[in-house]
Amino acid sequence: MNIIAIDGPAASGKGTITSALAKKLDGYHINSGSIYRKLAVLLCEKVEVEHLSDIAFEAECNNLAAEVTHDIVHHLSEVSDALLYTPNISSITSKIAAYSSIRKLATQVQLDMIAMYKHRYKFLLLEGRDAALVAGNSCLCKIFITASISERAKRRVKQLKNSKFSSIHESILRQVKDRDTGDVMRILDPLSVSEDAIVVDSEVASIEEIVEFLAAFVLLKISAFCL
Ligand SMILES: Nc1ncnc2c1ncn2[C@@H]1O[C@H](COP(=O)(O)OP(=O)(O)OP(=O)(O)O)[C@@H](O)[C@H]1O
Ligand SMILES: Nc1ccn([C@@H]2O[C@H](COP(=O)(O)O)[C@@H](O)[C@H]2O)c(=O)n1
Repeated sequence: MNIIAIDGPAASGKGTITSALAKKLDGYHINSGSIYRKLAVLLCEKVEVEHLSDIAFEAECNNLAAEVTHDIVHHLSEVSDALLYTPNISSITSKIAAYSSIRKLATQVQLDMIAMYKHRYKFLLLEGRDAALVAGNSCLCKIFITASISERAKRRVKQLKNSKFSSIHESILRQVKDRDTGDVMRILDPLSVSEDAIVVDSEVASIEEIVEFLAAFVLLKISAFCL
């Protein structure tokens, strides 16, 4: 099985690059961010989280994780994508991602998906904040996509421009900084660069050039394994 782990901070371009790379390699893209986001949607369907204390919020996360045990992949596939990228769900997602019950559940979903798709696809591309950790030793290669915070905020503003959500540069910059802080400072599985990862600065080349480069890198890795 060939797992490619792709990590990186918010708006670094990892989702766009992973999706294009999966297409190019005929692989399957597992987007772990959307798993966390769907868990946030399920939590919001169950309880009004806005006024909960931190202790009550954590207890609700634990309850959710205890309830969603059977056929989790199927359960999450039924959650609609409609709300996943709203600012409210984005911020609740970052909050729930700090709790161990939620992280265990999301990791289990990723491992179940790997087991489910590994015989159907030559490559599985696991994208997120801790993909290198989840994939562990079974990884063919680890990639970390990055870009400066100002560039990432600029990209997010552009993405939001045509939506009904706020796209004021200062407020987006603050949101990106807050997500970076939450992801990097989290006690459990914080975002970090694995020592054996290749780091790609997505500011120095176009999406197409990066995808070309990464596809060549992956195929080189495969041929090195076959020697
Ligand atoms: N050179 C580049 N490489 C990758 N993405 C780029 C590049 N230039 C512009 N972008 C754009 O940056 C935006 C952010 O990318 P994307 O949504 O893939 O980031 P992400 O890292 O998956 O973010 P998040 O984790 O917050 O979901 C996209 O609109 C993408 O088209
Ligand atoms: N492996 C992961 C993936 C995501 N998270 C958390 O979810 C948030 C949303 O992720 P997106 O990639 O969809 O933007 C992200 O900010 C993280 O807090 C995670 O912890 N681990």
